[in-house]
Amino acid sequence: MDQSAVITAERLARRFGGRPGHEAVRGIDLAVRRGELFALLGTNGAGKTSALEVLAGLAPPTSGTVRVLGQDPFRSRRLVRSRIGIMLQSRGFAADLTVAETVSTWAGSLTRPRPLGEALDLVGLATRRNVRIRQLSGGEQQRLGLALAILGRPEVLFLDEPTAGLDPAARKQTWELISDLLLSGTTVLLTTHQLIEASALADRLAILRNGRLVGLGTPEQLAATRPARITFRLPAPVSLPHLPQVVATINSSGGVELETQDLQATLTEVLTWAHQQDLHLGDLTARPASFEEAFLAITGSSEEIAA
Ligand SMILES: Nc1ncnc2c1ncn2[C@@H]1O[C@H](COP(=O)(O)OP(=O)(O)OP(=O)(O)O)[C@@H](O)[C@H]1O
Repeated sequence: MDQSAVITAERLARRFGGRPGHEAVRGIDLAVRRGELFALLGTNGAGKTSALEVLAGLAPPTSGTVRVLGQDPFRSRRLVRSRIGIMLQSRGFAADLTVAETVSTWAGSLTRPRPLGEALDLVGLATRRNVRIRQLSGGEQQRLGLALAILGRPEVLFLDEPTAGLDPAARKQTWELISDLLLSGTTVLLTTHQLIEASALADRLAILRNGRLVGLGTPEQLAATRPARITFRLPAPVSLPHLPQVVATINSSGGVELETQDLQATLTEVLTWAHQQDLHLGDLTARPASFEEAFLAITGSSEEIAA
């Protein structure tokens, strides 16, 4: 186990409904470092929420080991509770309380809560403090959930789909808040199925599919698992040079697409060849694979990797 990690999971599994039941999380290993934003990414039903609930200590694993700040977060909940913040998708607020009453009630259970006004300001709910929960929009309830999660100034924050259902302005505000929390040293583990959110915010990501970890790394590392592409149009029906390790496709109108793991080397070879042949390559483009391409390839493939 990585001793420097703030959150660790070893062979974490979670089954619903006894045996055989449904195995929502099937043995994942991960280690989240202090101060990083680690995202669990995956399509609907991949097991993100099921894993987050166990990592946050809200449910025990069926098998495997979880540690948060060195403790078992389920069995030793008392020891970690004051140091973590949790925001879930299902909120369960009391409909008749106001926003301020809800925050104050929660603050009463914390040792060092933020002032009410500060917490509401941070999530953009300052003008809604006297509104009853049942009159809040879904996005506002979402933000109230975030206010409660950060109320106790947690060292470790667990966020389940923190921007789901938010309008673009509220989403941007949430991203900025999360970035500020990271700057102040908070460790954040969040789930999302939004690729842009994951690649923009996360230091590292774990991609889940059918309860298994199928990708782990920085957005750049994951993108680099897919080939880069060079495209151009041939001005005349000439043969391409021999390009080792490159997959070349040529269509009937002279359009060429090259897939390569070494963009610089292949591009150099192509340009040198074109120069020697005195060819002008039309519409030349060269680009590395995007994170989105990698995600689609990883979640669509049957290969699974170890952490
Ligand atoms: N309480 C439960 N009882 C039985 N099955 C469950 C329960 N909760 C989740 N599941 C199943 O476990 C699987 C993983 O669900 P989970 O909510 O963890 O996925 P997710 O990746 O968070 O999906 P989403 O993006 O849709 O929220 C799904 O097949 C789901 O139907």
